[in-house]
This record gives sequence, structure tokens and C-alpha cells, in this order.
Amino acid sequence: MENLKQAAAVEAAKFVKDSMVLGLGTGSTAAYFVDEVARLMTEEGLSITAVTTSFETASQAEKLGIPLKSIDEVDHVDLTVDGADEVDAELNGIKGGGGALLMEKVVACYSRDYIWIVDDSKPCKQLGAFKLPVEVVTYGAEQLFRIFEERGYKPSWRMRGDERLLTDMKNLIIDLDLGVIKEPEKLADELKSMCGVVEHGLFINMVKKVIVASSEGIKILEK
Ligand SMILES: O=C(CO)[C@H](O)[C@H](O)COP(=O)(O)O
Repeated sequence: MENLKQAAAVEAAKFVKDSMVLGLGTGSTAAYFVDEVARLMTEEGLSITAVTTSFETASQAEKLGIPLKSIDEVDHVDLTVDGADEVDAELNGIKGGGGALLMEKVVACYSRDYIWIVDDSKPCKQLGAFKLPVEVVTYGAEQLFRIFEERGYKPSWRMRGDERLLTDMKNLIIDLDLGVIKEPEKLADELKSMCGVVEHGLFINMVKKVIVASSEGIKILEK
């Protein structure tokens, strides 16, 4: 599995050009891409500026000497490369398994190009086997949890040890166990309209290319 994640990351690095502003994703697959960017800088002399999607990725990139800026300090992002938890045939997906969905979506929104790198366990027919993360402000979170229960969405708090996880943006995550999501766009609209919901892990019509690594090799899915 680790080899596949790394293979997808190395493939994505072929789209990296000198002087790019890169968005660096979060998670075990994205971490291989961060390593690869550092290698391109040191071994091939590429000059890169990066924007990160979590404190965890920022820490990795800093250790590797990749110059970082915040999303508010750059006038554009050329390319963001990130992992995903599920991808369907339309290249819609669920993200947020690592709890970074808000920063991931913000950076993706402001990127000119956006690629996902996944191993072959991630593509699926329909989204929903993976619990859908919803990031909510702390104030009123219990109300949202109760409403999700009433709607049959089987919510659970994202935990870190015995405590509710606080995201990098100081919010909570409620994971919804929805089963097959028949109408992702409708659900996305519903969640976005709820008071106190900051973001959800449905990434619809955002990614242009998905690099899938399997034991058979690399496949690139494109819109
Ligand atoms: O959305 C994410 C983090 O919030 C990750 O990209 C997603 O969870 C995939 O992670 P991994 O590559 O470790 O399977």
C-alpha cells in the first residue's frame, strides 16, 4: 500500500514546474508528494513556494526546507495535490479522513489546477461507505448533532483520544454514517445551509485529474 501511495505521488510530481506556487495536501499519500517536492527542489533545483492544508503538512514541509506562505499571502496557487478518502466515477469525492477538510477545500478552491493521488482502494461506484466529515463551529454543535440524529444521519464526534478533536481552525468534526449517498450535490447544499456548519467533506466538481496507483501500474482519470 505504501508503495502505491508513493507511486501516485511521484506521478503527480511530474506536473510540477519551476517557480510554481503549490498547494500541499494532507494525509499519508499527500505526505509522499511533499517528500517528492523537496526532492525536486534539492536534486533538480526547482524553485517552489507552497501553501499547506494543515499544520501537520506545514510541519513536514518546514522540516524539508520548502518555503511556505499562507493562502492569503499568495496571489494564486498553480497546482494543489492532495489525497482523498473516496472517489466516484464522476471524480467527486469524500475528503477529511485526516480532519483537514476545511483548509483542504479552501486551498483547492483557489487553485488553478487540482489533482488527487490515491491507491486503488479509494475509487468507488457511489460515495458514502466512508463516513462523511462535517466541520462545525463549537457554539451550537450539540444542536447540529441532534438534528443529524433526527435526520437519521448516524452522527459521531471525531475524537482524539478521550476528547473531541479540535481542527486546526478550532472547530469540531461530526462524522455522518450515511451509507450510499444517492444525491451528493443535494446533500452538499443541505449541509451548507445549516447554521454552524463551516464545511463538509464532499468535494464535487473540483478535481480535474485523479492519479490512481495499483499493482498493475498508474491510471490517470480525467474529467
Ligand atoms: O482528506 C484528507 C485529510 O483530511 C486526506 O487526504 C484523506 O484522508 C486521505 O488520506 P490518506 O492519503 O492518508 O489515505
